[in-house]
Amino acid sequence: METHGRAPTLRWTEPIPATRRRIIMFPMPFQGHINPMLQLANILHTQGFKITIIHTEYNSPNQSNYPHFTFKSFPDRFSEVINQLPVKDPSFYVKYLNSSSVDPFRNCLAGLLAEEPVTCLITDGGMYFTQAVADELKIPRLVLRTSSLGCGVAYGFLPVSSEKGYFDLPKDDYETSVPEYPLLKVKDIIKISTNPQGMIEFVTNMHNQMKASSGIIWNTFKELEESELQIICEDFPVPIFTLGPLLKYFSASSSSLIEQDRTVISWLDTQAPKSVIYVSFGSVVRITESEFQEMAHGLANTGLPFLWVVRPGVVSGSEWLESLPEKFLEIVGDKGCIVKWCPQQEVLAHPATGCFWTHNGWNSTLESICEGVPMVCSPCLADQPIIARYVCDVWKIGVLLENGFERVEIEMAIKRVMIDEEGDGIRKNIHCLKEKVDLSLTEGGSSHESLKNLDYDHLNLYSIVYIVKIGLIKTYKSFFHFVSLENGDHRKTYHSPVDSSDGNSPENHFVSDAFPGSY
Ligand SMILES: O=c1ccn([C@@H]2O[C@H](COP(=O)(O)OP(=O)(O)O[C@H]3O[C@H](CO)[C@@H](O)[C@H](O)[C@H]3O)[C@@H](O)[C@H]2O)c(=O)[nH]1
Repeated sequence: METHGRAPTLRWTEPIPATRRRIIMFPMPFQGHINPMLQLANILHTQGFKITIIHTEYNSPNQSNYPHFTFKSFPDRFSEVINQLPVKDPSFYVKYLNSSSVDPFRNCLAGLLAEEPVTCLITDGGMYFTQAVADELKIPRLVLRTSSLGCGVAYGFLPVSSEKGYFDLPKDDYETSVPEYPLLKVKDIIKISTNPQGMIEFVTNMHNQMKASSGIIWNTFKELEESELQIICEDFPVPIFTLGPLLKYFSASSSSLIEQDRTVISWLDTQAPKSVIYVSFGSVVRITESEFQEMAHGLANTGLPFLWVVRPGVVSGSEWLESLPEKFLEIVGDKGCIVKWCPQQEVLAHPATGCFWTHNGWNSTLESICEGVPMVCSPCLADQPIIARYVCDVWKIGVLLENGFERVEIEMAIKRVMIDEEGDGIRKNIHCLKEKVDLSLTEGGSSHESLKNLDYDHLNLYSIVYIVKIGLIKTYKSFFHFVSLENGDHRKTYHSPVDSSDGNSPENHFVSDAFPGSY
């Protein structure tokens, strides 16, 4: 089991019971969702729980890296369907997954429940169909939400955005701020999906079933999204746990679905400190041939060394590098290193890495924050335009490419971060956040405490009352919390906000107060 950097300790003050029950976990079958689910699985395993991962055959996890888990797959036709789906409509494939997986998942879960007692089911927020199955089979479901709290809040405004016609506004209005959520511009909302109604339907289903769950785990930390946490706690009346960044406990490398090219580390070893632009757009995004060519020109024109992950299939209609501008590789020579996939966390942690040009998937964003690497942002779809606004306008740890992919703008944005004085302020802000991450994961820190509360208040409780029906479990939990509050047991009471008024903190978007409902 691979850990990354200075992994925080996972030893509680209380002894771990020798035999704990099984937890069944079910990720959404995409890299950005599998990574945090397996990181959480490793954390729970370290606490003595037995882990079974249910998964689709499509994007099946690499089991050899997890000999301590049990894996159970069910058949699906997703690999046949995925390439026929609209590229910029994430709702399309999640809708398909949520309808086609119901029966095989139920059969698989029922079989496992017949074998031995199980503490709870933990499934990805996007796999909303699992709540009904969990209710039917009378097992508590916890949700893992793999995006930011800010995304959770902003997605709540999508129905209003549709009613007010923001998705249909002409280009002239793209720069206008959305009145209900001024951080976002109209063009950000439009970028979320090419099929707004499909996206709204997906988000509504996902949020309703999260509200019906027994609790929600977010891969974030309280100090990063204080005011968003407050809103989420008000909107989702179930226990909320902010345990992240999960990647600080266990690296994403063990769950990589694509082989990571490790030669990049020796290439980075030959580069000067903080001199390299690292470029990667994650596992899902696709770009056009002309966008790819603008990227290439923009990178070359900076004159700076770059490490570029070009995932096969990222350029629509190309196998790999065929669409590069003529003689590009000869022109950039040793200054450029292009690979298909790499050990991203290690790259970000490498002293030679100076900035990360990213699509702002939530894992990539957290990984960049954890290593203190400033970002150049090119969000493409779903939560990415929302995350990018937080990165650039709230936390002020990056620069946004406002107008897509255009070589001059690309070159200028990279130079703002890497060379200009502006970059110093951005680096200072991200170092401040990096320190907050480390604090939140140490004994007494917010994420560390939240994990303890999840373990003792919830997972243990589920174990005790496994045979009792769901309704009774929920009553029991409320009673326990009532008792703990009455008794002044601070481990079980609500968190007070951490003082972040050190003068150096990046601005927060909302006015923050306390966090009723967060653990
Ligand atoms: O060469 C590479 C490039 C990436 N990664 C890893 O792949 C993951 C990528 O995750 P993420 O940055 O979240 O991007 P996506 O793969 O695009 O993730 C999907 O899932 C995320 C979590 O819900 C969302 O935030 C994104 O918008 C959605 O596209 C990260 O852990 C990276 O470390 C590698 O290991 N090697």
